[in-house]
Amino acid sequence: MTLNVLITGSNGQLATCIKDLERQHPNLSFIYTNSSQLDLTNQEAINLFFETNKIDWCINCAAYTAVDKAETDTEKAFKVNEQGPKHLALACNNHNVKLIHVSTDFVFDGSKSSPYNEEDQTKPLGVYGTSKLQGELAIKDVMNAFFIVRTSWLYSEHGNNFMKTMLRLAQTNKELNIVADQVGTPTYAKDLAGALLRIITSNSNKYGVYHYSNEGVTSWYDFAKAIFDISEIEIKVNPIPSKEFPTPAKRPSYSVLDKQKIKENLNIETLYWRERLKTAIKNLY
Ligand SMILES: NC(=O)C1=CN([C@@H]2O[C@H](COP(=O)(O)OP(=O)(O)OC[C@H]3O[C@@H](n4cnc5c(N)ncnc54)[C@H](OP(=O)(O)O)[C@@H]3O)[C@@H](O)[C@H]2O)C=CC1
Ligand SMILES: Cc1cn([C@H]2C[C@H](O)[C@@H](COP(=O)(O)OP(=O)(O)O[C@H]3O[C@@H](C)C(=O)[C@@H](O)[C@H]3O)O2)c(=O)[nH]c1=O
Ligand SMILES: [Mg+2]
Repeated sequence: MTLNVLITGSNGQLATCIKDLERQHPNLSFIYTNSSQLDLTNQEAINLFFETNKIDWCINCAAYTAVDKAETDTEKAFKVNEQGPKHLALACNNHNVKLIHVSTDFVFDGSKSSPYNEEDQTKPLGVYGTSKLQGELAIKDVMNAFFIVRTSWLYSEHGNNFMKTMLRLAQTNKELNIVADQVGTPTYAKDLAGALLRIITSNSNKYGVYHYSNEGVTSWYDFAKAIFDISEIEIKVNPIPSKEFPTPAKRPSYSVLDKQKIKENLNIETLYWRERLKTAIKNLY
């Protein structure tokens, strides 16, 4: 049986990674919609879309992801990250569509020093994290058949991300200063894409909130060093404290996610971040 899967935000990084994996899933038929074809903030458009298309699953890859810009573009961030998932959840609920929604490690304040599990208290530090948390709550409010997958530090050969920023900055800078006191786990977006598709093909009804990232722990500084080491780029990278790199949004100092639940309930494996970075860099060139 073929399952119809709606992908929102199809021009973004994660959606493009899903496209890359399409061939591995002959039993899934994908409907890709970008922000002009299906605007999540437009409830009528969403309702109409669900009425006129036969959909079994929806993976919501659409979001407002500009963490610093969200601090001033607050209304837009909430429209996309809170109202958007709410509109989708209502339509999914009305049409018996299962929803996979992607959320973020930035729902946590970083005050822990051991990996965050799904039950840990949320306390976002900025507008982006707050709007993403509100999106989670809106989904939980209106439906049951959802998977909310929180992930962290996505990068890939597609879209905008830290890996590509570093490689770009290395072309015009002899030296870079990178924060060393924010610790988390980079995640190859293609691995997340694979995990999300596995949720669909496993046909599990163990709905709820899950944490997924690559394995291991690092800082943005060490991540940058690894990007340059693997790419064989010689550049001086200086570790700095966050206070020497002021940004509009405050970010958690620790946001490693505990992946036990997704491994046990959904049989999804997690791979070590540095190995996945090697693969991503190979795929980039
Ligand atoms: N990137 C990261 O490091 C992390 C991301 N996440 C989460 O993962 C998910 C995917 O992120 P990623 O692929 O990197 O993000 P991107 O920013 O690459 O993609 C998001 C897409 O959403 C689209 N979009 C924005 N507003 C709307 C709207 N109103 N209606 C429909 N589409 C819209 C954007 O389109 P347009 O450009 O046209 O506005 C863009 O193509 C998001 O939920 C994000 O919060 C979680 C942890 C880390
Ligand atoms: C470019 C640059 C950044 N930094 C710092 C700023 C910041 O603290 C850290 C990462 O920078 P970025 O702006 O690329 O990362 P940011 O966009 O904040 O990444 C976050 O995006 C959202 C969408 C998420 O959900 C999170 O999981 C996380 O991936 O590196 C430096 O220290 N030096 C630099 O030269
Ligand atoms: Mg960013």
